[in-house]
Amino acid sequence: MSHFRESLESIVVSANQMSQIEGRIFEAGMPVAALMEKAAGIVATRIQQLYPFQKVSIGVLVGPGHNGGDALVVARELHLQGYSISIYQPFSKLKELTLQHARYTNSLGIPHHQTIQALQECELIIDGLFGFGLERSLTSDLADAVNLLNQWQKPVISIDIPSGIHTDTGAVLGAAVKATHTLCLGLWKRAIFQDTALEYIGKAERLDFGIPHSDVWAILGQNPLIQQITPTLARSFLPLPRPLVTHKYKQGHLLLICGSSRYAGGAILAGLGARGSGVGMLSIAVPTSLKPLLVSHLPEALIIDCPETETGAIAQLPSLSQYDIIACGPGLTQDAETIIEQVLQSEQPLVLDADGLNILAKLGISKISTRQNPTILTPHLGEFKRLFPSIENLDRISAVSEAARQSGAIVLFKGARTAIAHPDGKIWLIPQSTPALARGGSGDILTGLLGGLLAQSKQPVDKTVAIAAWLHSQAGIKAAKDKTELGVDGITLAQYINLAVSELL
Ligand SMILES: NC(=O)C1=CN([C@@H]2O[C@H](COP(=O)(O)OP(=O)(O)OC[C@H]3O[C@@H](n4cnc5c(N)ncnc54)[C@H](O)[C@@H]3O)[C@@H](O)[C@H]2O)[C@H](O)CC1
Ligand SMILES: [K+]
Repeated sequence: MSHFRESLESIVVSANQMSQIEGRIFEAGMPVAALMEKAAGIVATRIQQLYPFQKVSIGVLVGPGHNGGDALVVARELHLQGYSISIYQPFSKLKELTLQHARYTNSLGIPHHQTIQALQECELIIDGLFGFGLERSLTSDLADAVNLLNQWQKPVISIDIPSGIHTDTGAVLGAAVKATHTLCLGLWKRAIFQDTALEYIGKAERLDFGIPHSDVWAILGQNPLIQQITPTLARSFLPLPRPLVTHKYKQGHLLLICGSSRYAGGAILAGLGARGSGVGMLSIAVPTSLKPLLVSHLPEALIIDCPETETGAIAQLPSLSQYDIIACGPGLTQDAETIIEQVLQSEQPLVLDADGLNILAKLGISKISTRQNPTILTPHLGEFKRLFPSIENLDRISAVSEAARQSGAIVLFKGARTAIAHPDGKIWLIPQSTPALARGGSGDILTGLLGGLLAQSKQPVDKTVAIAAWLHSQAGIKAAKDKTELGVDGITLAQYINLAVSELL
């Protein structure tokens, strides 16, 4: 049972999939009104937990569809519990079930208003204008009302999704309600994981209202394409516990290729990220002049001094055959082109980041298509655009999926909500992060951490990439909690990786 509960928690659906799942439930005989009553009843209960004082006056926004119907059920229940309710209902044409609920809330004496101004004195707003049925931009009148509401800066609880946000792309269609809480019904929707929607969603919670698992699997298949990383999944993807009898080379040997005389710090930070992964053996190839610095920061690592160019970049690499994984890029500068050509020939799984990606963009992404082992690319938005200039006008989840399909690489697209795509279509989403990580050096930590986990892992590569991104975010969140959002420099972040692991176990 708990396995099932967990498995629904990781599921992320599109509007179309949600409506197909719902369609199966209705077809099997569940009355639409009964399902609405159930879902909205759970919303009403949750709102009472969040705002237990019946003195609160509540404004309820009611749209034309079943999201509006949910809102009316919530309005009715809270009214019956003694809360003071005012309804904003800008549409005169409502879906039949919603209309019936509106007739009843009217008969109870709850005021229904056609202007948002009537809700100005309310202390809490419940938003049921649109759910997953939003299909076009808000008309200008409604957009004006929503913008005015946002200016009031009141606490707002959105039912299912903030109205005005596209359920799949997370785009704002004209205007959108800025919620402090979003109570997502039944299954997580894609928009919850889209950067564009984040400032509208507030704190997101999923309310389970008893969707039969068989209906979910019938629509999504047993191995759903899009999943978020939950703590349970994270735990199962970690290279733990270690076997009782083992030795350092059995716990993976990572080669980091990084640094230049211009960017020495990138090599140190990538090394610290790898340290946080617990990798058995760490070798770091750097330009020869950097060796003493690296030895002093990372005494446990084997530092390989490479000949350097006149500009202080790595000019030539040693043989690559003895390593389990190669991670390459932080601090290289664009002068390290010849070594990127060389690592692309390597037989091992390869992580490319930072200047590794910029050089690959110059060489052409097709260079990786002949590689026999997985290539993992870890771009932020700027690097992504350079690597995949033809991918335009797509939301981030669709964009990363397309990038993986085009390139044949596993692509980790960094952002406020990092998304990881496998060329076979699988997508992993990282549900939380912190703006504290928007800081030079945090990407270098991720590269080292990722390389170190890959070197040890027996899991499929995409799962290890996902757990690395998840641990990186969690470490950032924990560090920011202790040190504030201004206190998460790379060295601090690396020290929190282990805390993120230990809290998981
Ligand atoms: N998930 C479930 O199993 C349940 C979901 N419930 C709730 O139902 C909504 C989805 O309801 P639906 O009626 O399909 O869609 P909406 O309420 O989002 O509204 C669609 C409605 O609005 C019209 N419309 C669309 N865009 C616009 C626009 N820009 N301007 C004006 N009108 C627009 C469209 O034509 C439709 O008439 C889901 O989110 C849940 O809240 C159930 O109550 C319980 C089970
Ligand atoms: K809504």
